[in-house]
Amino acid sequence: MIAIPDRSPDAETLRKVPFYRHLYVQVLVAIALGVTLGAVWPETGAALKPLGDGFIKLVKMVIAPVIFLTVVTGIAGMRELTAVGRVAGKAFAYFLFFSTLALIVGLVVANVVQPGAGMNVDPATLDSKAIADYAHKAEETSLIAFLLDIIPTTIPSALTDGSILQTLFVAILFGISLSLVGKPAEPVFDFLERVTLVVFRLVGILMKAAPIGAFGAMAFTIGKYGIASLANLGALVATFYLTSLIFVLGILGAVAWLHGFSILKLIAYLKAELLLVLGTSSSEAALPSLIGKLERAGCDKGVVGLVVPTGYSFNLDGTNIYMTLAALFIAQATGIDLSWGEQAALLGVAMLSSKGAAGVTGAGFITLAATLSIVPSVPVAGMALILGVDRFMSECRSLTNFTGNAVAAIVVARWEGKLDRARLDEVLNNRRVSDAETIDEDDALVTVPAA
Ligand SMILES: O=C(O)C[C@H](O)C(=O)O
Repeated sequence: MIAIPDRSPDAETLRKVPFYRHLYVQVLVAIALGVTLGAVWPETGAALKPLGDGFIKLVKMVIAPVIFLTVVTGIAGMRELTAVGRVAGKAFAYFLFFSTLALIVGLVVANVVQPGAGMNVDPATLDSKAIADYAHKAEETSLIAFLLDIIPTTIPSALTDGSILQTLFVAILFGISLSLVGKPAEPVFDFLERVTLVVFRLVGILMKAAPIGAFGAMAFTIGKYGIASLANLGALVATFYLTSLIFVLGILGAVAWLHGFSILKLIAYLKAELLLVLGTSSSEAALPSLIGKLERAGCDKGVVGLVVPTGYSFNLDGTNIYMTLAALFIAQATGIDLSWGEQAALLGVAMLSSKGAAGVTGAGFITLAATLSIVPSVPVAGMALILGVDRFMSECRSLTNFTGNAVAAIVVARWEGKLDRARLDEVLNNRRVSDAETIDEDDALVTVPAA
């Protein structure tokens, strides 16, 4: 196994770095500029969409290699192969529990707060054409099609088509094969570890463009949808943000505390990524960076490689809270009184359909369309009501999804005995700081996993 140099700066070095060279400061300033520009010159703001899209494309370009290399080298580095099945089993148990809990939280909050009550909207007056496209896309995502889609046409196509689950599938098989071949395959393993160095260095370079992406995406959001659009559906948006905040700080916070780390410190450690997710409204925008940072925080490479990419399909806490909350909001706004049985049916369908969601902007909306097309009690046309604020809802979905997956990876690593506690403490308590992507060209390596 090659030794990967640990080049993270210590706290002393970092203190000498001017504040404006930290990535999170740059992204924060970019978001503020984007909001201002979108509010003052909406047309110019809306026209800046390509900046955000371009950055997302840059990140998507490296997602498949990052997942492939992390999973292959992670699995091949695990001493026993049964560990792969064990990690997967633990991850799925975690995903099932917390994503179901998120759906229940959305359902309970909607019943208590009743954000859509008293709106008296007649579903027949809604523009059902506006969501026909979403409903159509949703129809294409049946369970069987979703499962079959995990198998790629060819091994290389898994890496070139940009599908996270296909890449993961091929990487797991390749990692297991590499491990079974053993000694004769060691040069392949060493080679892949060296390629990992290069790819993470590339990620570091790409992240320098994050402020531009966040600026363009934010200017577009505010320019196109306007802050005013929030006012009409303020109760729904505010309920969703508050519920997600309570979920993250309360539920995930308790999980973190039980496992010996602080959710607030984790959030502080991942602040640059979270701001980027907020700006681009896509949790995938920070996926490669999350993988690198979790490894640097002492989580085993194999565990991170297995948990994070699968979590991006199966553990979307924000999307799940949104699904039940938004479905009940539509029912309340259109005057439909759902019985407990109908709510239970909604929950059951959402449990399945939410598993096909993704970390790209708008994915949660399509997943909701899929759910409502199956559940007869809530009209799909009612989604036209919330289409205008979806971008703002998407931001909250992605932030919650991202945090949920970061917590899941640390917890599963701990369950598996593959968490370096001392390192996690060091990193979260700022004694070793790896949030220094912008210090200089060389320090782009900070996202490289520790040896
Ligand atoms: O990015 C995500 O995790 C979710 C996405 O933004 C969405 O709109 O559902």
